[in-house]
Amino acid sequence: MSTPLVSLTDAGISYQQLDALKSVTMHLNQGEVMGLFGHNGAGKTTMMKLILGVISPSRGTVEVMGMAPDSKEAWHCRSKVGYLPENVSFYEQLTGLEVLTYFAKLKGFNKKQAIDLLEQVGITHAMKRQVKTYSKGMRQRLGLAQAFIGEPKLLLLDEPTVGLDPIATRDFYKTVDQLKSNGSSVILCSHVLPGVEQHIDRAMILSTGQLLAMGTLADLRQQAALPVAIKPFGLNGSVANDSKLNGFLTANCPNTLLVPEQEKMKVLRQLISHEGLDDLQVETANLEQVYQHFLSEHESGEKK
Ligand SMILES: Nc1ncnc2c1ncn2[C@@H]1O[C@H](COP(=O)(O)OP(=O)(O)OP(=O)(O)O)[C@@H](O)[C@H]1O
Repeated sequence: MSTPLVSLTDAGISYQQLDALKSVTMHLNQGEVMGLFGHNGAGKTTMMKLILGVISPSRGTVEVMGMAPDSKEAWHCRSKVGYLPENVSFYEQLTGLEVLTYFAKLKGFNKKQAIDLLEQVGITHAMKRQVKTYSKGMRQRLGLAQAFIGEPKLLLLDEPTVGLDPIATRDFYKTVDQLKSNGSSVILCSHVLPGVEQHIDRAMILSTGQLLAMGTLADLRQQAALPVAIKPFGLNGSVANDSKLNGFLTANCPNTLLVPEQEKMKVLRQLISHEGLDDLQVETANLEQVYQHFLSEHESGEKK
């Protein structure tokens, strides 16, 4: 197996009494997209800053492209890393093109690439206007263009879709998919969970600096043991009279069976054997439900 692009081994950081990040171990492979999720103050930005080498771990180790990112030797790797901070801010007096050309040149790229990226994020029409005249979404697009300079090997994106309209959000995810297929690795942190799951390979869930869960959505669903919701149509109450099925009905959702994953096929076969079945809707837990599960499990554990 190839060496991971990013490795955190028992990495943590404390500020006085506060453990902003406890003891996190994670490896990010080349071409992998990791979603990083957690409530406000969970430690997401802190983890990104550790990977960037902007701050150093109080304990454990962080390696990026085989080096400690806060070391002197890591300087030449920095041009291979793209970062979108949570709150983008630019030189307000410069035009969008001037800002992006400046950042492109810092990374060793030229104005042509800046122009292409502005087109890619859909702000060519405004590139000769001062940034101070940009809307929030336009600033965010400029921030993304800045992060995409040089097709980085590693992209760290803190709340990338904040302020983007639906078309820009769709285009953003297209770019992420494309960068991934070209071998880039991405860590994407977001509070907006719907729409993210089809673009990430794995998810990490953090709470108060602690890693609660990490894995593919299928792994997390399995760990969480969340039921599959099966909604049959056309049976007119016969499920309630079927002793093999009625145990899966709940008072909260009278027309939906909540079935453990391992019993799903058995229940589906039983439903299909019923005459009159018109249709079936089968829903597995989505990222939002998985996220809620781990957080409430953690919160109830803390209260005990
Ligand atoms: N320089 C610092 N000094 C003291 N505490 C800090 C510092 N930086 C971060 N923290 C604390 O560390 C914790 C994690 O902060 P962090 O910014 O990583 O959270 P986050 O998950 O990115 O939150 P949000 O979703 O609100 O952006 C918070 O409690 C924050 O107050």
